[in-house]
Amino acid sequence: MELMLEVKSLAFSYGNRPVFENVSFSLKKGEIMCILGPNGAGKSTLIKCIAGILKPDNGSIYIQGEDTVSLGVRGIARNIGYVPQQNEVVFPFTVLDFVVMGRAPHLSMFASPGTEDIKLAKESLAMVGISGLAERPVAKLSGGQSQMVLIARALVQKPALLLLDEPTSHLDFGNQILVLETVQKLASLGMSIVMNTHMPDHAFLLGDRAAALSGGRLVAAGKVETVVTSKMMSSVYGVNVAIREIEDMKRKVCLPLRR
Ligand SMILES: Nc1ncnc2c1ncn2[C@@H]1O[C@H](COP(=O)(O)OP(=O)(O)OP(=O)(O)O)[C@@H](O)[C@H]1O
Repeated sequence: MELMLEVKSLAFSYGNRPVFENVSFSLKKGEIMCILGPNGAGKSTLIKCIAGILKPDNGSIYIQGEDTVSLGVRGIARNIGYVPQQNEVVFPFTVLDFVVMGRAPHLSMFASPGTEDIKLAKESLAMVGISGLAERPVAKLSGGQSQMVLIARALVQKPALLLLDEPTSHLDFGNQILVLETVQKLASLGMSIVMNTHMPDHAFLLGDRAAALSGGRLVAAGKVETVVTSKMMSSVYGVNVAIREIEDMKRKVCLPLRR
């Protein structure tokens, strides 16, 4: 299968404070990779490096074989959709206007969005099931609705790779399931996804693969089962997870999906 993302020996510091080093992993087309790790491990920083928002000290990132350095900021934005860890979305725009703004990387300088951009924005809203919110001011959305709008705004870029930074962390259970279902659907349509999460059970439900970041290193990477049950993970979270518990996790999280 075609390689979508390759991260090679990545290192990043804030000033003289190292966050991680020697981080390497790859992702194939249509795969979901969940990055696990405790608070402050560097998950958001890693995703921001891949999105081109932060410049790594060392290492390389390739999207479909192309070095992101040569793609440049606009090229990265055309290929990668980034959904930040959610803050309040308070802009004086409607949902449709806000999502149309996600087309910026595809527009020439100073050009206004055209009918095709608006069509794509409406398709993105439909894809995440929120067409009915198109004319709602973004400042008047619930947390769950805002999260879906942020995902729609990333999708309108038509990215090959979607980066999601803890998209379920502030949501109630029903909205967590909605987000997980949406992520699953996008992967089934061929999109590659990297998702930060604190929740090993969410990684199980979704992830083809997982990686665990801790103490400035990628301490485990591979199949979700292998990563979550690894000795490294038990030392990160202070608990041992057995395969039996994984089956329980899956059952618990999957039950609401059978409504
Ligand atoms: N802009 C910044 N300047 C300096 N240090 C920062 C900055 N942003 C984050 N850090 C520090 O870098 C480390 C990694 O932070 P990061 O937000 O990437 O971790 P995380 O794994 O995403 O955490 P969480 O799960 O709590 O969101 C933390 O120690 C944090 O305090």
